[in-house]
Amino acid sequence: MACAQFDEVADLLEIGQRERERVKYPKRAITVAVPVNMDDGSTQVFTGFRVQHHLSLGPTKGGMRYHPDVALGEVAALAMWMSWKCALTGLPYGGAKGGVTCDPGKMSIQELERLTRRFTQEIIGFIGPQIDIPAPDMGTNEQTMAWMMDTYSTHSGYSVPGVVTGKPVNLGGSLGRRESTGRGVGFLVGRAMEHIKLAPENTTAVIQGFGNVGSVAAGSIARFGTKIIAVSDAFGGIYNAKGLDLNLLDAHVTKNRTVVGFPEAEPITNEELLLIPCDILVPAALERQITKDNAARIQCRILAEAANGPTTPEADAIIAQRPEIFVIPDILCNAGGVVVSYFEWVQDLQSFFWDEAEVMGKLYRILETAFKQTVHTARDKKLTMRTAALSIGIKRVADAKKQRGLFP
Ligand SMILES: NC(=O)C1=CN([C@@H]2O[C@H](COP(=O)(O)OP(=O)(O)OC[C@H]3O[C@@H](n4cnc5c(N)ncnc54)[C@H](OP(=O)(O)O)[C@@H]3O)[C@@H](O)[C@H]2O)C=CC1
Ligand SMILES: O=C(O)CCC(=O)C(=O)O
Repeated sequence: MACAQFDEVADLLEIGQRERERVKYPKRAITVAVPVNMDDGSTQVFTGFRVQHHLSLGPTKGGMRYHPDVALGEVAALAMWMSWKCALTGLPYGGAKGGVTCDPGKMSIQELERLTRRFTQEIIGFIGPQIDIPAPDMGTNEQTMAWMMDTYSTHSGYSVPGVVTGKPVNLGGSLGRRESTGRGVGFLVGRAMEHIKLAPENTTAVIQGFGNVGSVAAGSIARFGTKIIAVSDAFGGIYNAKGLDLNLLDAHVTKNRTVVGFPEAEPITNEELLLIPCDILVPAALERQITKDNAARIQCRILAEAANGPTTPEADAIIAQRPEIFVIPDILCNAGGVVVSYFEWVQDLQSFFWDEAEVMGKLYRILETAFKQTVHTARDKKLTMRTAALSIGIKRVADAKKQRGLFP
């Protein structure tokens, strides 16, 4: 998917063969074996990955994913998308992504700590505040980042908070980072509603995935007066046409670790959820959820791609023929997370910390600029929102390669 998107935009921008070849291949791809002593006394060897897409604009940046489907190809695609996302928002980074093939839901906290520390140890020479800076993604969180930072710092002999972002505020994390991706989604949904002149009163939203991003996005979108009528997680979904009470739902999820079983809502599958008529559809879980099989049947006015890569290129072609749907493409829609990660890294390097209002104000200014640039590019060049966003990001990276020249 990532390569198909790149080729389309490279043709459009008439990127020369030299830059095209250099941008297409990840600079570094590391695969490591991660042996872990399990609680039952056995030893299990997990596979870990880190892919750094390009180094032309600064260190590389991107999340670490713990999920059973993590594989080298997936991580490489996610790293490439990180590059375009960072370039679209003007951050001084190349893209990276990493992860471990595992099921964190089936592991104890002690097993997860041993896994994280050993994984960090295995990639320790390839990360660092000036090299590559991991952050949370699916299946990882502030605690994971704290263990990574501690393992790296122990190795260095002093505290190195800038080696990861998305860590606890007490350890040098940034205020607002935990909420930043979901709040960014909310901010951009608000801008999209203004853009297509959709009055927020009486609007409805459906959200697939109720983890860090999905749950915060739900709260942010609800602030416009939008009713959240359906949400889901890996166990299934729930639906109530009158709207879900998010406070009660949060309490239910804290207690049960799933949205399933929430009273006053009917159960639905993840597949059915995507087809519910609504104003705002927010995929906030895995890639490839909107495909050629369901793209013609989704019924929304705004498709806000909080997840990375939720729409396949075949589905994209179908949605491009449906002008009633305004797409906020993933590299724009979920960029709030990496933007505040950038702020966290800057604060760590300076040992000078900002209040939350300063963080959020700066975040919304960057998202506003990226939104406007994407909308104007789409309008002026008659492109879809995705192609417009990708073309801005890809051009910045290709220009950087060209300006720096090629080492003989
Ligand atoms: N965290 C961040 O800052 C950023 C995240 N993203 C992207 O946002 C998406 C979500 O990440 P994040 O919220 O951090 O991850 P989390 O692990 O916090 O949450 C993931 C959510 O997706 C659900 N899920 C997993 N598998 C499925 C499935 N097959 N069908 C439906 N739901 C499923 C999970 O359910 P369960 O809990 O039951 O497993 C959980 O509710 C990912 O695509 C990620 O790459 C993008 C930018 C930044
Ligand atoms: O915060 C970061 O560095 C990266 C977040 C991320 O993984 C993403 O935007 O997909």
